[in-house]
Amino acid sequence: MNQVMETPTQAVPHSAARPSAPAVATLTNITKRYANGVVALDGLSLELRRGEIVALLGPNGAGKSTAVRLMMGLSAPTSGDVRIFGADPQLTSTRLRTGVMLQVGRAPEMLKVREHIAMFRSYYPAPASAASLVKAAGLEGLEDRLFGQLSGGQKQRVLFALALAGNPDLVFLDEPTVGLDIEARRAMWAQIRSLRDAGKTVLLTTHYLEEADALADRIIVISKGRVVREGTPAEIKNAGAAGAGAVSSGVAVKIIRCVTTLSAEHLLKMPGVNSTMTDEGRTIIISSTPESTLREMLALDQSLHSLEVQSPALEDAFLALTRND
Ligand SMILES: Nc1ncnc2c1ncn2[C@@H]1O[C@H](COP(=O)(O)OP(=O)(O)OP(=O)(O)O)[C@@H](O)[C@H]1O
Repeated sequence: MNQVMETPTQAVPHSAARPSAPAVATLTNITKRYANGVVALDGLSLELRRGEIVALLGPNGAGKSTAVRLMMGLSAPTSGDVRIFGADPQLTSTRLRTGVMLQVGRAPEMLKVREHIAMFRSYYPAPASAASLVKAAGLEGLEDRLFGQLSGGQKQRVLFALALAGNPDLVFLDEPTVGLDIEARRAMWAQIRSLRDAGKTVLLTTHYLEEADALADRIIVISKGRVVREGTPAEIKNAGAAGAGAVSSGVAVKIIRCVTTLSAEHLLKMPGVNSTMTDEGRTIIISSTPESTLREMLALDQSLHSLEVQSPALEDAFLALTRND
């Protein structure tokens, strides 16, 4: 992604997509210890800004849902401070400005889609129009169907409409596209982008890394209740490929795979080469200057073959960043 080239080099891992936009949600040094003694959040700090889509990523049990519940005002931290629109998240006035779509979301089966939408709209002082909600969630033609008679994907879309019923400034979407077919997923992505473009803030939790890569302006990776990395998708991929912290944000790296007679010692002396390893007879080289690295390798090794050059994948970065943490 060309964002990589445009972002100034920074030594600190916590780079921001839109640093100038006002903060919408701020978690400062949060600890959350449950009654059973589990410490779900352990000194977590993060900020969501106006007009951005942020993906919160982390392995199972990392503390994502706990962080979202605190921001929604559904539970209180053991220590630390949570501010939403500069106020207490448990205040009704704060909650009226937020929308939420939970993975385990349920709605009464015996109400029609239009009745659900009408009920949710009635909770808010300045709701979105019913027609705009139907359109945003792709529910045209399903308004008179009972919720209980919808398919899994159609139910997901109703829950998406309900999350937007209050025309919220901050929307929490927990695994929003689980169970959706490709077309419905793309349509929901387009709607999520248009929320951002209208100045709303979207916090997305997802296990589909492709979704975070496609949608998020910023990714926050958490593990064991702490932020381990934060940046644009391109920055996260670079960081993971080079080993967390080895390459500063803003430097684009590529992964070169080939069969070569050049030794690791030799390769590591070439400018731009960050690391090398071997895998099933092939050499893998991470380089921040891939063109010059390749030119040099091809000049030195006429027998070099099976060459592939790839951008780092978010999946690899995610595993590298959360593996040993
Ligand atoms: N109500 C609770 N009481 C006790 N422990 C809890 C409670 N809710 C979560 N936990 C524990 O807190 C830790 C963080 O859980 P959390 O649900 O926030 O993680 P998560 O990142 O959302 O995970 P997943 O990706 O599996 O949904 C886990 O160890 C979990 O077992």
